[in-house]
Amino acid sequence: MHAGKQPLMPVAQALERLLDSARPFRAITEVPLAGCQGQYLAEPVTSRVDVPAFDNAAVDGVALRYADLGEPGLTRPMPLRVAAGDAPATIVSGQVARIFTGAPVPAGADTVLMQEDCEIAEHRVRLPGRDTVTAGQNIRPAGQDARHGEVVLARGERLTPQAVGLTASVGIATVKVYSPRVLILTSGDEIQSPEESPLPGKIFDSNGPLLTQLLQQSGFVNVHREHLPDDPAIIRETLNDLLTDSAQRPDVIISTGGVSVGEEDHLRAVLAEQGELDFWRLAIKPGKPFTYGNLGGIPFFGLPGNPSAVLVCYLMLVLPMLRRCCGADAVLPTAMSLPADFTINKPAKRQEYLRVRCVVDAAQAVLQKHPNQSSGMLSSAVWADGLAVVPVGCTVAPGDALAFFSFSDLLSG
Ligand SMILES: Nc1nc2c(c(=O)[nH]1)N[C@H]1C(S)=C(S)[C@@H](COP(=O)(O)OP(=O)(O)OC[C@H]3O[C@@H](n4cnc5c(N)ncnc54)[C@H](O)[C@@H]3O)O[C@H]1N2
Ligand code: MOO
Repeated sequence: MHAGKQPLMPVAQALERLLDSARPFRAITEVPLAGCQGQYLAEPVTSRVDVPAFDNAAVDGVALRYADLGEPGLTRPMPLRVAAGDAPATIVSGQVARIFTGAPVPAGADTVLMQEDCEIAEHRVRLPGRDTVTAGQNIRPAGQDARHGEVVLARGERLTPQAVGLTASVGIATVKVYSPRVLILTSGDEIQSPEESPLPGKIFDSNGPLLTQLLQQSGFVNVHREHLPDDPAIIRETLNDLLTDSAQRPDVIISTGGVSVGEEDHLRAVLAEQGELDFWRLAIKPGKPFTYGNLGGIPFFGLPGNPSAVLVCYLMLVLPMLRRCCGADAVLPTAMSLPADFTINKPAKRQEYLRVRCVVDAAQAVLQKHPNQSSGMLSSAVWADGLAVVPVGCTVAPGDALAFFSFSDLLSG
């Protein structure tokens, strides 16, 4: 059988096989909180303290014992003033303490009143009636956010800004994160750098910068790039050098181009000869020649050369696998189900990922499709907010519900 006639593997099956083969990355680095954002925790974060460390006031006002309240207008002495940062103090029955937001509630007090509900004089306060107050109100109890010794973030959690804030709040200043060395291999004699003047027959490398940004925005910052010409001998030699030099040896390789069926698709041929191909050719559009295997034990993703195929394959297949290797359970966001505002009459032969925009029309969000879905172009991917999925064999009529993944959801994972 001609290679091109092999049946295409469904996307769901490819993803399942990728995830099954995922092994935790061995590369782990300890980084300060300032340098960890968006990365994946290789070790859980355990709280060093109770947060808050003590019962404290949620408002500016007065602290007292609930039982000391009575009829409206009762006046009590206020001998104590506690502000945030003051050491814990004590009041006795019948006394009231002036208190400010964040200050420790004095021992002996069990309730805090807002100053707007009291009449505060220098050392005395006129109180509202007990029936308008709830015992314990306006107190943030010790340990409500985290307990000393509690795991507040598990291995595999992504260090979102909120997670970084929580980590700092429990007294942790450095975290261990997965830091796989990712090697991007662009390929092809037609590729030149955007820094150079345009040469006849050449195109500028967009996949290298695209993949670098995709990786960095999804938490993989240890990214390196090499370019391979269309010369099997040089490809062999470069790959051999990269794999044998321990300082350069990557933990993951992502290539672009050279994996289709053409005589000039040398990368796939070298990979087939030197590595182990797990699968090749998926029922995905764009991205059919997506290849996965390992080279010298290193996971190897062979993406097609077309830039929008790179985008789709990275978001839907590579990134979920990288996340699983970082211990993440949820590797893809939940898709939204939104109605299409367009028609596709021809049943999809491959599961299609359309570049779409989500617009609100008569108070209803609908999906609009970019008119040009060529996998060779990126302007439609910039125009789009995300990807709508058309399963194999399906057509689309206006109003049909489609699964929609926004780019921001896909990247924030
Ligand atoms: N006879 C067939 N031809 C093709 C088939 C097929 O099934 N039978 N599949 C098509 C599909 S679908 C795709 S996708 C492409 C993918 O081919 P390759 O992965 O081998 O990629 P190349 O041919 O090397 O490149 C495709 C395209 O992308 C451009 N490119 C490559 N690298 C970059 C880069 N770094 N930055 C920007 N653009 C890049 C390259 O110049 C080509 O135009 O194969 C179809 N053919
Ligand atoms: O699958 Mo290819 O990526 O359509 O152009």
